Amino acid sequence: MITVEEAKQLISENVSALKPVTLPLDQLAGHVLAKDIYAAYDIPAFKQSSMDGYAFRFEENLEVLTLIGEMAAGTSHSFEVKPGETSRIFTGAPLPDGADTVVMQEKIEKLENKIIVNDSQISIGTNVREKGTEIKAGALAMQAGDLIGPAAIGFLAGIGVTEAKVFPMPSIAIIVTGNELQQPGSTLKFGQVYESNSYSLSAALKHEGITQIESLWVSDDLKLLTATLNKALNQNDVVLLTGGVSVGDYDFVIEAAKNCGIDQIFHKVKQKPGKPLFFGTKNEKLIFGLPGNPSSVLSCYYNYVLPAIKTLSHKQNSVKTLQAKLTAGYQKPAGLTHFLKGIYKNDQATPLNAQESYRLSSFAQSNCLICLKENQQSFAPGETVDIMLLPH
Ligand SMILES: Nc1nc2c(c(=O)[nH]1)N[C@H]1C(S)=C(S)[C@@H](COP(=O)(O)OP(=O)(O)OC[C@H]3O[C@@H](n4cnc5c(N)ncnc54)[C@H](O)[C@@H]3O)O[C@H]1N2
Ligand code: MOO
Repeated sequence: MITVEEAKQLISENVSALKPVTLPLDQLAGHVLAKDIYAAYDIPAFKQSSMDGYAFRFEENLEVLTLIGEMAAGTSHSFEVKPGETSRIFTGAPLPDGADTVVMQEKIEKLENKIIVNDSQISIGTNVREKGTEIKAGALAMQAGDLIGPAAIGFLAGIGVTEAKVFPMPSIAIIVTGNELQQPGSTLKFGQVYESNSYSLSAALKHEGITQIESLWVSDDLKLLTATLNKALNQNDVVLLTGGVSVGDYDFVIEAAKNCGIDQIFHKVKQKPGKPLFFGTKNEKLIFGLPGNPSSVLSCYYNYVLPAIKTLSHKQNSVKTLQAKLTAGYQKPAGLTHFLKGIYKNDQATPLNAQESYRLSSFAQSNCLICLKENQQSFAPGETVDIMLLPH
């Protein structure tokens, strides 16, 4: 059995970013750029007003101007403003030819067709957005490696970009195994349990912006599981299986993986929960066999699956590890790293009750996993431990 650190190392050695794709602007959010973007145009594309007011050609001591026309936002015509003349202008409108300055309408007095400028602060260029001041044609707009957030989407739209080359999000199949599983909403018969793993996993994946997710259920049958796994592998970048990865007579994941030509990278990690975790690859595809207990599934997801998925999309791991002081002591046997569901607040971590891997009630309340070292048995109150902050 390998250690948690060895398992994480093996995954990172076997995962690299997916091949970049070109996506349209409205699908770029949440992706990392794979190629630099250069501006095609000067933006603003013309000299424009940043205020509602009056545009004129600035000259010292020029206070009375003659109104000769109007420039509204979106106008396609222009005219010339000579010294001593002015044009009514609105925010975003092009300056008329010859004008270089705008006075806000709050800072003038109007007498018929004359404008008196009452602005002691005004100087040449006041309230004017010069052409190309946001970006110049040919300049670097965004760099490969930049994460595209909402502001970046707006920026790219604003400079006329319609598509970009990015690292894609993986498509992911979730295969839940187990004859006992029933859908929430049905009445449980003796021996049945509600299926929850596909729900927690797909919620976690959607939280990452992943949209191509399919959930499949397979009974405990090697042939069926092999066929479903094969199909899922053909159609997806990642396959997450839950259950059937341990040593029971109806645990077929390891054998099905072999049947599908998956290379086993590891099976079983010195950890609780999630000891029977399986990880394999087939060409560039990743296969995680997550131990069926609902809490083991999520604990393995945050420790192993999420970092791998982030790497596929060329992103940083979003689970931050930091240190905190335990508010209570804890005892465990040596030999396995324990991940306790906990609450992190004010630099302190409190382990919750209900740590058993079949239970999710504590996970549902937690905001961190407290990592207790493999070979340490006793943890004192106030002792500093590593914690993983869970994305919320
Ligand atoms: N003799 C041994 N038995 C077990 C060992 C072991 O080392 N020796 N390891 C235990 C540990 S630790 C875990 S974790 C489980 C993992 O077993 P499997 O991955 O084979 O999972 P299953 O047996 O199929 O299910 C375990 C548990 O989880 C429930 N489950 C499964 N899928 C779902 C689902 N989609 N939604 C809700 N609940 C689910 C299932 O009913 C079982 O109760 O093995 C231990 N045994
Ligand atoms: O490792 Mo299992 O997930 O403890 O029950």
